[in-house]
Amino acid sequence: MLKLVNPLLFSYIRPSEIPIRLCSASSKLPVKLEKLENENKGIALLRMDLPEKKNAFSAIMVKTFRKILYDLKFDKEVRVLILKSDVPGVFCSGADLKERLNFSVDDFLNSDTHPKYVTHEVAKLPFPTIAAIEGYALGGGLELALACDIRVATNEAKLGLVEAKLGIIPGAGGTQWLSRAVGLSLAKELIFTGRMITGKDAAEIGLVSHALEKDAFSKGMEIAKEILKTGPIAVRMAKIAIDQGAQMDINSGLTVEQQCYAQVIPTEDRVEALKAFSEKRTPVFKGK
Ligand SMILES: C[C@H](O)CC(=O)SCCNC(=O)CCNC(=O)[C@H](O)C(C)(C)COP(=O)(O)OP(=O)(O)OC[C@H]1O[C@@H](n2cnc3c(N)ncnc32)[C@H](O)[C@@H]1OP(=O)(O)O
Repeated sequence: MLKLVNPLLFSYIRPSEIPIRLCSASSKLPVKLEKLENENKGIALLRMDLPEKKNAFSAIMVKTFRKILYDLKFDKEVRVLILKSDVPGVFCSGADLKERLNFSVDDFLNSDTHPKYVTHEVAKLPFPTIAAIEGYALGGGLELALACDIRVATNEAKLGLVEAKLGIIPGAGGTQWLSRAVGLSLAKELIFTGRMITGKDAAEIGLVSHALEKDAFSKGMEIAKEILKTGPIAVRMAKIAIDQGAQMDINSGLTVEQQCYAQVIPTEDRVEALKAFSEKRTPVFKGK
């Protein structure tokens, strides 16, 4: 029998998002998705692991990322995603500068392995995303962190949109997301100079929310666990309201907020929270 497919799903898939087949299932993949279990169920980890290129966005890295992200955005089990590196001393070193040595102008502009296909998709994920930055986050690597909702770093981490030093500009979201995170003037100073700053300094200007002595990942987990206790639909709706509202004038933003508010009011979770309050217990949310 013909299986009917929701037409809305088609409108959500653009050609650039068509799933990519990875060459070899047995080869070691540079990004892995891990879904945590038991009391941490709902938390997923995206672990970058391409040590020989310091987690640069090589073609295989981007293809693997895109495949995982394609599946992830429809995954109803995932409540929070943490992006981290398994390579000591680096979060992500940005575009693959070696592969680019032989790129034509057309390759630069039209390659389907451009880092923007990762960062733009991360920014569109429907659940909260947290970047745990330890070591270098440079160029596209910082853009990846900027695509996330929340960033935490170690004091010693090194963050920079260094593209101008390479004769280019950030091309995976950096000019837009950095200025929204720290303001136009500071973003311009950082991008025009290509300066690297420490995680500690990044916390002072609001580029990351927390800077830790060590172990940014633990801080990311702490935040993720806090999010797990809240209403799943509420969090997704809050993300839409904040992200869409940020691109609008205040009255349009307030209208979007009302539309999202209207989505949470009819939910079972809303009723459960009120019941739990009067019964002096913790609510058990079902995401319904
Ligand atoms: C779309 C975006 O907007 C555009 C961009 O992202 S532009 C790219 C911006 N990124 C950069 O400029 C970072 C380049 N890398 C570096 O500066 C340094 O490698 C680093 C600070 C990350 C680490 O330094 P260090 O610890 O001394 O390691 P280093 O010896 O340089 O690197 C180890 C290996 O990783 C490779 N590597 C590091 N970053 C790489 C990158 N971005 N692309 C390809 N290979 C890279 C090095 O070439 C080296 O390989 P080798 O052993 O075969 O020579």
